[in-house]
Amino acid sequence: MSTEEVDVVVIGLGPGGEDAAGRLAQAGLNVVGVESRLVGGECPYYACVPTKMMVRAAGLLADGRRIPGMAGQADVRPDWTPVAKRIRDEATASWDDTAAADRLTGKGVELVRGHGEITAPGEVTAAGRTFRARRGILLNTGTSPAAPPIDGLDGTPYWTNREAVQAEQAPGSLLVLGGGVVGVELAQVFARFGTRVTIVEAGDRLVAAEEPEAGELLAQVFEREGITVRTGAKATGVSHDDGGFTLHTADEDLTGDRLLVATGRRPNLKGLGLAAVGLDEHARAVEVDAHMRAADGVWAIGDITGKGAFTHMSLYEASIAVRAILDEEGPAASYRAVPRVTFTDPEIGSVGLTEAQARDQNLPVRTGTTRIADSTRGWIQKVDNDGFIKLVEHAEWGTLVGATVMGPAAGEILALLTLAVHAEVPTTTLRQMIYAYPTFHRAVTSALDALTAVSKA
Ligand SMILES: Cc1cc2nc3c(=O)[nH]c(=O)nc-3n(C[C@H](O)[C@H](O)[C@H](O)COP(=O)(O)OP(=O)(O)OC[C@H]3O[C@@H](n4cnc5c(N)ncnc54)[C@H](O)[C@@H]3O)c2cc1C
Ligand SMILES: NC(=O)c1ccc[n+]([C@@H]2O[C@H](COP(=O)([O-])OP(=O)(O)OC[C@H]3O[C@@H](n4cnc5c(N)ncnc54)[C@H](O)[C@@H]3O)[C@@H](O)[C@H]2O)c1
Repeated sequence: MSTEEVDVVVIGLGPGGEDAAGRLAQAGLNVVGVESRLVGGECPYYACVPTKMMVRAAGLLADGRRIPGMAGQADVRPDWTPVAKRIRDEATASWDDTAAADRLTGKGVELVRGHGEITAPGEVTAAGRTFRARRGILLNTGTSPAAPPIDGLDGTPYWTNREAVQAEQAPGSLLVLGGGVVGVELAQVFARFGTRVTIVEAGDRLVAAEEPEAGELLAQVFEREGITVRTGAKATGVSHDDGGFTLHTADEDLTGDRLLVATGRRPNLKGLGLAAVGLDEHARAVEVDAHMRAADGVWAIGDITGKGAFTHMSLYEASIAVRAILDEEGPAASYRAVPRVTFTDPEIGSVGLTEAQARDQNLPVRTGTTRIADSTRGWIQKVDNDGFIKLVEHAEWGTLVGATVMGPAAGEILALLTLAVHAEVPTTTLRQMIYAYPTFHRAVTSALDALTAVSKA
């Protein structure tokens, strides 16, 4: 088999890999992009985009149900058909990536469909062809849903996010295993479409990566919406028959027509040939330096770097890797101000460190919290005004190292706090700023007022 000489081989075309391959080709390099499934990765076909279409539809139903007592009467009758159709037609073209593939090849990238494997330093084999990458190899292989080793689970037709977004109907009842981001977003969506939903979370709260206040409030909102939340509940077994699923826990048996397993992800490193470049395919993540370099002539970006499994991180790291591969100067990666938004209602937006993370780092921490309902806009909002803003300040530097906003439009309000953490804006400057009245973001002023001296942990 002859070896084909190219400049760069990108293995895995998630959001970052697709973007990087296109940019490198447009910079004049000879680029091969290897993709085993769909160009664009998880986000456009099974994750961010279709799930946010679901969230949008579910939000409309919730708004309709908020009309009585506020604006008249509404007869809200959910129908999943337009949601399924929108995901099929507008988001995913029936899970066909022709448009994305054409866009990529239009930029000059050669698309090779198949599983890519590093077969020697600087060498990638895919679809029976071998490429020698003169400049290097860029890895963007992402993650796959990970199912826990629970008795009886294997071999049952359980859902992961991939099946959930392809649902043609909202099920009558749904068990959700895992109360992380995937679990809570999808639980609320289906509940609002009339599905009886039970969440089973092994940890002691929902969305454990967030401030504890967020998980506690979300559980309250969910219970109010009729979602059953079981925390500290470990599944000991699963059974499945024509009637659906039964999830056995130490305390009870829970039933559902469908079971969504949302217990985290595993990086797609197996069979990638990492050993050929001195890396470990069994690792939780590919270690990278501040310019995304994982080994000599190998760069890695996206979920597999373990720096935050979000599309914006994949794209951020792609831009750094592109510069490095092109030998251009540029800032090193910084993870101080990574924003994240959980698209529940209320939304949970956060940036930087939680209070616990800041204390674990032994930082001198001050926190300030305010309730959205106590702000003028929150009071005007009346229904659907659950939420809070929590600021985490480095008491000596006088800058924010983290912040959480939970409430209506939290992901948008977060932008202001992301800027503050990113640019290390002194809290004195934030206090001097003028905040439009009566906005939700004006509640930041009350959180700033509430920053109180707390000694080192
Ligand atoms: C349900 C859900 C909702 C989400 N919602 C959001 C959201 O709202 N906002 C957000 O920022 N993030 C969200 N995420 C996370 C987001 O989807 C990922 O962070 C994002 O897709 C970036 O991943 P990535 O770049 O690492 O690659 P991925 O998107 O995982 O793509 C990797 C690609 O590599 C391919 N591949 C793997 N191995 C090989 C190989 N050996 N050879 C060839 N190809 C290979 C795969 O087929 C895949 O196409 C969500 C995730 C889930 C599961
Ligand atoms: N809006 C967004 O940006 C968005 C949305 C969805 C996913 N994502 C990304 O995808 C990643 C993966 O999301 P996820 O929800 O799959 O994982 P996760 O790690 O966020 O949550 C998994 C949850 O499952 C629980 N769990 C694990 N094993 C269990 C068991 N046996 N029984 C019961 N509970 C169990 C864990 O305690 C945890 O709370 C997220 O961390 C995030 O980076 C982002």
